[in-house]
Amino acid sequence: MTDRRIPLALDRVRLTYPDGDRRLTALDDVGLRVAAGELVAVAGPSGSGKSSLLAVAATLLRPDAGTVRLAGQDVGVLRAAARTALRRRAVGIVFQQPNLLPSLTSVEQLLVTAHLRGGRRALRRATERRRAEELLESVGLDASRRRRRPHRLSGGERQRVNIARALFGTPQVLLVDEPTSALDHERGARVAELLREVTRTHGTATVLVTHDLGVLGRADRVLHMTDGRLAE
Ligand SMILES: Nc1ncnc2c1ncn2[C@@H]1O[C@H](COP(=O)(O)OP(=O)(O)OP(=O)(O)O)[C@@H](O)[C@H]1O
Repeated sequence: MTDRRIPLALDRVRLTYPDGDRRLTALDDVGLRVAAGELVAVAGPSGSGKSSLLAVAATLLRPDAGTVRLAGQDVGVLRAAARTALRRRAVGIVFQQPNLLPSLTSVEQLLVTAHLRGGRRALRRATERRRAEELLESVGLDASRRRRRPHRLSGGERQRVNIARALFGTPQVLLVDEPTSALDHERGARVAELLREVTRTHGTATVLVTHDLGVLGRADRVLHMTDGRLAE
């Protein structure tokens, strides 16, 4: 039975990569359930499998074994096109580096996503523009900064645009990779607080990979990844 309040559920997930004539196990029997409105942080040493976990949860990588349920759907039974559609509809991804397009203002960074998701019409719709403005305001970007291109924003502001962009498609699942690594302590703490806030207000099931103790302290649960195994 599908539990709609658990937008992300991984069960007995195993992922390997080719490694010469052997296979390297990146995820070893991983189980994870994240509820709507819950912020789960994943810590662990370099190479322990954290990015692999996010890639599998984002349906970017297919596990060798186990199941991934996203927004109530078993990802494993979907064809590639349906998987991509589900990812676009249900998942927001925040990478370490914001990867904003240099020629676009903050508002336009969000509208480009609408364009990709909803076709050309979405770009013209005044409602989309209004929603972009509101989201940027909600992540703490004032009106003048919403008109700026990324080179005129600080690192913390760029990360805020990145987060607003990930939220633009109203995802049920938010996957975040080291969001504060390029920021100083204070800016990092504010971005962590923001992620906690958006998880609550947007009701996303959020998984956040981080080494940052300040971020770990703001999570509802902290899990540790060691050699591909996930534990409390
Ligand atoms: N495309 C790949 N091909 C082969 N091996 C890979 C590939 N990607 C990752 N690995 C290996 O899988 C293991 C897990 O890697 P992963 O990137 O998930 O770890 P991580 O915890 O995110 O590391 P970091 O904190 O350094 O980003 C590592 O041993 C890594 O070398």
